[in-house]
Amino acid sequence: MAEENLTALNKYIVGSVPTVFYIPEYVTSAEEQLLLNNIYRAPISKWKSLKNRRLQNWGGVVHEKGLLAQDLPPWLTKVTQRIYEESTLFPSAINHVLINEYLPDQGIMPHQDGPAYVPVVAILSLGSPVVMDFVPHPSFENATCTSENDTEDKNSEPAHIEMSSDKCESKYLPFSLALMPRSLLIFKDKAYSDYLHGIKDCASQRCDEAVNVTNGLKVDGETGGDTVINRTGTRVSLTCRVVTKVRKNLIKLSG
Ligand SMILES: O=C(O)CCC(=O)C(=O)O
Ligand SMILES: [Fe+2]
Repeated sequence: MAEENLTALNKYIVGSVPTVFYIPEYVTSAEEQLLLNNIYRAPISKWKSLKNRRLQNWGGVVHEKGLLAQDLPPWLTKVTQRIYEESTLFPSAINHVLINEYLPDQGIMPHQDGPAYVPVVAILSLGSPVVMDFVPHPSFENATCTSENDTEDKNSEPAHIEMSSDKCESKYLPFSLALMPRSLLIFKDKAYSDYLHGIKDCASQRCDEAVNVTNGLKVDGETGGDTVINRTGTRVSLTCRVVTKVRKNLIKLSG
């Protein structure tokens, strides 16, 4: 069964860096709407505002010493359980979900996901499409090429290791992916450990060189031969991960 799943998943591999899976239309429009309804039904206090986006944290607080776990709500486990079972890439059920909301001119600076997580991430995209860029981790020696520098200020996301992407390693080439609504992106291996991923904070993003352009992708329009995604609406993403180190939420009662 697991073997069958892996074979099924292999057809969604995109690009040449191990290993990136892009599954178009992973959820239906109705499921997308249901998820968005639940996300926007959460109390305003559930949102944490960062400089360049808002986010909701589900599953508990990630600390260096582990996750102070809280159960995911059923509307989230419905999709995380499906991702867990169908991908067979996670060692245990997904127990942490970060929901990011981006306005058309918002993004996330190049970063690597923090060490608390198992090095596999599944990102479900809802709403407006966006381009995600992968650039080689700057810590590689023999850096010989230069990539576009994302000049966005650092934000205070504790579960991320963030760094500038001025230098990149020549044998690892940058690549990008067009993330269409309802698609599921999964990345692991080198794409997780040797690359930073980010989204530029501009409303118009080129995607003519995205590695998944032939993978069921439809984009808004073309300008002078360049395929461009015009971000006209809000994008909401669900970053689904596993934290293996889980701390018991001990409540000390006095008396
Ligand atoms: O919104 C996305 O697609 C990416 C989010 C992300 O990289 C993260 O939460 O670590
Ligand atoms: Fe990330």
